[in-house]
Amino acid sequence: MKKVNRIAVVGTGAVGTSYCYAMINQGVAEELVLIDINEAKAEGEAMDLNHGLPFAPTPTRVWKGDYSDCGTADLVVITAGSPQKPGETRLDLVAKNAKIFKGMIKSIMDSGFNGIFLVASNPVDILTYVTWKESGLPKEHVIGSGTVLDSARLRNSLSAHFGIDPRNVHAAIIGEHGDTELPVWSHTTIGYDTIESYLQKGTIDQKTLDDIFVNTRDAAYHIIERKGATFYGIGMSLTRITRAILNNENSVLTVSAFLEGQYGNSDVYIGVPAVINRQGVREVVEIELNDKEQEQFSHSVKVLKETMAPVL
Ligand SMILES: NC(=O)C1=CN([C@@H]2O[C@H](COP(=O)(O)OP(=O)(O)OC[C@H]3O[C@@H](n4cnc5c(N)ncnc54)[C@H](O)[C@@H]3O)[C@@H](O)[C@H]2O)C=CC1
Ligand SMILES: CC(=O)C(=O)O
Repeated sequence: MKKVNRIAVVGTGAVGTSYCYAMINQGVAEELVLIDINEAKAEGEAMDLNHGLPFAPTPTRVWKGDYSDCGTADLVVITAGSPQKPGETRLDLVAKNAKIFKGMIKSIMDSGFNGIFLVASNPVDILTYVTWKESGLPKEHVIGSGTVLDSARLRNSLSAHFGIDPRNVHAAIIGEHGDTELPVWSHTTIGYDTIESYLQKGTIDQKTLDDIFVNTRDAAYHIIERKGATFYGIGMSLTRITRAILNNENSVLTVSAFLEGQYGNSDVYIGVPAVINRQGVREVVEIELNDKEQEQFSHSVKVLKETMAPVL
């Protein structure tokens, strides 16, 4: 009999439950185990999600579990930890969330887990590194959501400007999922035409592009000011990464992946294009950056390393 896909979701707050909701509605997994330090919350969320199953495209078994359920999981998705308060940066969360992670990863590994980790909690690049270090799993089996959400935000804004379906907008944000991230304009295409060509034709100007990037970079702050948290966008981004893994898609997504010399940097998890399949990160895709992009990328690495050093 075919083995069922089991996904354990650790952290059933706004992000974890938005992910579960998207997963059920897209019919991606056969089993979703919900785990949270607040057991009543995990149980209540499992009950509520179960009541939607008659309307889902495929069956999913959903229940409140504990760390022992991770032992046979294919994927453990971590969304536990503190979110930003208005005015806080993602990096401000590093000390408290790294501490939570160290205990949590140990409990997951004690279950015998030997699958793939997908991390979303912030600061995501640093917590992905902590997950890799603490778990002892191969680097390919530890993935952060990285700048998948930021790239989606950028594609959405460009789509609105050009009146082109976002699925035909190829644009990437790389670097830290945070204030030092950068757009890769040199590799952006909209309906097969390059940004450079649109700039020459006057369909867009540099100031508008700069504004689109700043709005993308700061989108989380704008949403947190208005509704206190972001969760639907990341829920769907995590679902997209999960599909790439479970369906062995070899999709290129800007996840947080471990660098070993790519982009001139090593020993860091950071948002870069990578091929994602059933093995996790098959390879980091090294696109040619222009001098400004390379400089901004290396600055982003430096900020991550400086922030990470005290918590490792
Ligand atoms: N990577 C990305 O693009 C995004 C990341 N996030 C991050 O996701 C994280 C979660 O955000 P929300 O869901 O809004 O927060 P939330 O406060 O709604 O949920 C967090 C959950 O984690 C649980 N938790 C805390 N400590 C735990 C532990 N030791 N073991 C198990 N569960 C524990 C809490 O009980 C709570 O249910 C935050 O760090 C936030 O910054 C949020 C949006 C986007
Ligand atoms: C909170 C966060 O990381 C985001 O929405 O991008």
